[in-house]
Amino acid sequence: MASSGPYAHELNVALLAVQRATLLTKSVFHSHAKGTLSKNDASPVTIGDFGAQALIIAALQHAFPNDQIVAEEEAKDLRENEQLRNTVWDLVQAAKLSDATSELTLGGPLASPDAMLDTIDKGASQGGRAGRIWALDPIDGTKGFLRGGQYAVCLALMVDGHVRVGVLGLPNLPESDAEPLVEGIGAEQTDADGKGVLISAVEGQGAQSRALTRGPLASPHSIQMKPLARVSDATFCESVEAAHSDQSDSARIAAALGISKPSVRMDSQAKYGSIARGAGDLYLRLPVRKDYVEKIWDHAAGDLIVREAGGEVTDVEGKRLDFGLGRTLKANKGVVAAPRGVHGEVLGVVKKVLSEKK
Ligand SMILES: Nc1ncnc2c1ncn2[C@@H]1O[C@H](COP(=O)(O)OS(=O)(=O)O)[C@@H](OP(=O)(O)O)[C@H]1O
Ligand SMILES: [Mg+2]
Ligand SMILES: [Mg+2]
Ligand SMILES: [Mg+2]
Repeated sequence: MASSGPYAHELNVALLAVQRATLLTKSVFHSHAKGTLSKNDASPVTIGDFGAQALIIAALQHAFPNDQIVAEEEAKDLRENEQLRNTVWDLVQAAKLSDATSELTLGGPLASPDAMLDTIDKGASQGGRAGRIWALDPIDGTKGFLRGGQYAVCLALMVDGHVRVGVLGLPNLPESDAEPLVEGIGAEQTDADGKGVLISAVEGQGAQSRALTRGPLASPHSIQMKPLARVSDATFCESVEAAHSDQSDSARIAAALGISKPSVRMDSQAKYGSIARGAGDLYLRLPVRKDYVEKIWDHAAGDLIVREAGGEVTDVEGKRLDFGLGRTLKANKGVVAAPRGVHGEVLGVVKKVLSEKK
């Protein structure tokens, strides 16, 4: 159900578009052939990433034809590989929501394989601080997706450099907020149809979660971060991939905060979604390489969702993430996300531990 108020239409379109694309990714997740390619930076991309990007951009272009889009993938590999292109085209054609009203909102099916390629390449905006720009990560945590772990379909609307709407499709998270945080997929194992959640936020309106469905959107409930009396009681999450976040620094920071529970390693923006609904408390992303610059699509939706659920999100120096500088977060290093009441204390320890390394 669409609510009223600022950005109600944007939220409704974003939720439906992410839901439809998440269903496409689920069909790939449960098949053996994921059509994996290696990109220039040696990171993987799959037919699921291409298909989800095509579907979401098509919906955005139908509903908001004047908006810009910053998306992770490009169609080059599909233009050069007919078989791969046909596989993605089959997936895109098969991904439909069950009700006609939702499909109408998203503009219905794509016209042709060529239109699909052009649509994927509409995500090449350079971003910036002016106007309405969507940030799209069609599959975040592609390595998790391939490993059978967590992944997320991530979409956010920025207006004049600030994130106003954020949606995460999280097909492998349990529907219940109360489910304990676990590495990989929990006991409530995903299936080809049900399970999974859509977590969303609109600036100034709080954060919500709802079950992922095939039809009209399920009704939402609001989510909040867990009240945390003492930081030493916290559960923190971090990347599975040690190349993405320094796991020995995070262990030192946890020890300095008096945290004895081991970290929960989880792929993708499922980390932001989990702490926003009180399954886990802190998310630390600690730079491994000095030259790596974070991408806006890896953080835009999660940043807003955590802040709207009662958290604070900064980089490791205490600066807010700046989404208005282009396709990357070039002014920021790493991420520290925590409940508002303890963020200052956590940040102080992060700064101290990282400065002792120098
Ligand atoms: N070196 C380095 N440092 C930091 N981050 C990097 C690095 N390399 C890649 N990436 C980005 O990490 C995204 C995956 O997110 P996570 O690290 O949270 O999950 S995971 O542990 O990798 O599964 C991943 O997003 P996807 O490509 O969408 O999967 C990358 O954009
Ligand atoms: Mg990638
Ligand atoms: Mg990503
Ligand atoms: Mg991705």
